[in-house]
Amino acid sequence: MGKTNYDIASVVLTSAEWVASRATHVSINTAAIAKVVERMDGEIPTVMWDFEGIHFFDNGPLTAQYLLVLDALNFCFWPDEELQYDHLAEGLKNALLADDTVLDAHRLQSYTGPKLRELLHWPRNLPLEEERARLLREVGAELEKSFGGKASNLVLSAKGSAVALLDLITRHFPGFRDSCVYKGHQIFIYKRAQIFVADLWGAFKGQGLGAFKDIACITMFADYVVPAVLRHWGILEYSPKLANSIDSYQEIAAGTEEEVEIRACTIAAVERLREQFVSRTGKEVLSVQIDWWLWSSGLPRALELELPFHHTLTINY
Ligand SMILES: Nc1nc2c(c(CN[C@H]3C=C[C@H](O)[C@@H]3O)cn2[C@@H]2O[C@H](COP(=O)(O)O)[C@@H](O)[C@H]2O)c(=O)[nH]1
Repeated sequence: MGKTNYDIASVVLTSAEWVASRATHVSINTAAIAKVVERMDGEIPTVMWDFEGIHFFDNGPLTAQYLLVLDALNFCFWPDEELQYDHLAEGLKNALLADDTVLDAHRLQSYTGPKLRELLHWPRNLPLEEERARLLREVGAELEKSFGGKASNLVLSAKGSAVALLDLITRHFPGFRDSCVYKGHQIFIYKRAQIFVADLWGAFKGQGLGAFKDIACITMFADYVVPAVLRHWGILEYSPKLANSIDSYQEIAAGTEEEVEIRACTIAAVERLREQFVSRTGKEVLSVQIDWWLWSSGLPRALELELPFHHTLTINY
């Protein structure tokens, strides 16, 4: 019996398909995917990382530190109607420009909710504020213990492999272990761990600390924006009960069948869209590139059309 190729990124896709094939609250409309691929007319708009101009970038190790902290906190903005991802990205960037030691490992270990709020100049409690502070302290402690305090050492330990970096992140930092149990099976999503790899790849344009020979293994990032876009396009279809919950902004609890099915079917649907695009056009495209296109074009559209996001209190997305 040959050794099964256990690689951490393939477990995400395997998990997503396992859920999609048993889902009862969410289904994937393959015909709708074909229609979207046709509409794309062989092109995927190129989305440059940091097209918004909100991220810190110095082409050096401090950028890796910034991105690890950013993606340690990159979740659950919706409970505060004014809070967006941009506030986090730009808040951390401005704090770093004002004092380039604010994200040092020993400093990260001292953050409390109020100190993080002050760092970001946010005028009131952040959603899940104490969890965010706890996750910062976790990152600071583990960086100090295992990587000389530097996220760049964590990245260099992966020797240019995205899969190896995902493995290192999920082994060393419990806060990034985005997995759950669905119908008795462990399901892996790893959204923030994967988005950290993609942010490095995007920020460094695939060079230096962003050079990953296997970046194609990274899946889309199961957040709460892309599912709303896919549902709007008819690619994700929800049961009447689930649709009603989401349309009336009822919270969907983390770990429920409904929440897991939304996230897993989103990953599976984007993978199928990618495969259909490749087979139709013969052009290679990465799930990361499709994700950035869906997220960056979908987000303003979702806000403009007031597409309802699903609301889950979670540290995972
Ligand atoms: N699938 C996916 N989800 C993403 C991102 C990004 C930012 N990626 C950077 C990469 C290139 C650009 O330069 C972007 O700046 C954030 N999110 C998620 O969205 C939600 C925030 O929404 P709102 O509350 O409206 O700000 C929240 O769950 C957050 O985790 C992405 O790329 N893909």
